[in-house]
Amino acid sequence: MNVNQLKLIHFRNYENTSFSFDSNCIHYLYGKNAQGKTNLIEAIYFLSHLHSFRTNQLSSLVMKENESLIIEAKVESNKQNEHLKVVVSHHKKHLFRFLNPVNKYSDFVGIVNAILFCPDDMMIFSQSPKFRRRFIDMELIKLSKTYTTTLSHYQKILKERNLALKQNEINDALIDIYTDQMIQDEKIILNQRNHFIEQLILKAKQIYPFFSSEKEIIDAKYETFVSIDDDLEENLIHAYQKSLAKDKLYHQTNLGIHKDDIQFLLNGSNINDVASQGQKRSFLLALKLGLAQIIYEKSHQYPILLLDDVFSELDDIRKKQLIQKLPLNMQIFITTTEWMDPSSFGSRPVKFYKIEKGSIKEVDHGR
Ligand SMILES: Nc1ncnc2c1ncn2[C@@H]1O[C@H](COP(=O)(O)OP(=O)(O)OP(=O)(O)O)[C@@H](O)[C@H]1O
Repeated sequence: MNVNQLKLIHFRNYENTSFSFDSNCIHYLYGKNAQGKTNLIEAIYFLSHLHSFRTNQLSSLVMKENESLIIEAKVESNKQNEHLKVVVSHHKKHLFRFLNPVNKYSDFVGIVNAILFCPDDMMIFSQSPKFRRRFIDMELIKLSKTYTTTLSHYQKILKERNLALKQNEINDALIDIYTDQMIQDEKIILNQRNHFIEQLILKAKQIYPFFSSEKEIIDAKYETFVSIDDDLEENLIHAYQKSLAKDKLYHQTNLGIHKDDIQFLLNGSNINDVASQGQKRSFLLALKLGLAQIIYEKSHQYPILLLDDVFSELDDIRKKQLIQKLPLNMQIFITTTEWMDPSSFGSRPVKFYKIEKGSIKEVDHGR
């Protein structure tokens, strides 16, 4: 998958700028602080996810003193050309594919599949379980339509069950119906989430040694309230029967996949308790590259990889190891404040761009 052309109008500090990018090439975006490097990859991320990784405020993305923004892109996906356009105006997103309006977000999300690594991502290890669940959901939503519909159905039923539990006179028959529907959804969601984490950590385990000189063992476990085995349905029924009295007492659903978590382990201990910043960064990079591999196996094409400020805190050896580990047929954007010697990229296709005050200029390898 490749973004071959990108046009930004009134996006952050880009007034009206067009970019051309090469397929399966590393784009090395360098420049001083606060020039627009992250803004550029934020625009590509927005095309993929329809939200930013830095803000929930759509208005922050619109260039100051303007009312709307446009992100327009020509994309190549599985050898097909796509023309995508997002207009943000008055806090609303308007989507277009080949200039025809797209009404459902789910018909747009995932046409561009981009994976991001940014320093704030490391908070995934220390933040509340909600953020780790969001990480799985975001990826599975792009990978599986069944997952998307099942998850939103589950969320709707959970709300209704909680509402029913809040009534003065609780209708037991209604609670039973909701519980049964939740169990059917949870069977699908739990199997998909658990399988995803198992696959992801398997890939990450193969990649992690490239970033680590020590013999460390990484692992990840999906944590839920039942065991995920051949008797999953029975296990769920039993768990909800046991918790019914408590649910009625507290007027809410105390069990469910809305409370699950992922545990990340380094040498058998929770990563937060033992890992250095460098180890966390390496773990996360291994997860992100593992994710790219899973997407490749499922969709037969690599996603676009956005590496924001990935090189800080990595020594020269690790930087080179990272470059070697990047899949060859993948379009990659790297932002950094440092110039890097072109020889570090070996024979890989790489283009260098200098970003300055919202403008982008291709520079030759000799600067
Ligand atoms: N809505 C906006 N309108 C105009 N300018 C904006 C807007 N939002 C951010 N900016 C400007 O964008 C610049 C920051 O760009 P960006 O976050 O891409 O920096 P960067 O080049 O990645 O820097 P660093 O290396 O420090 O991460 C700042 O100058 C900021 O004032």
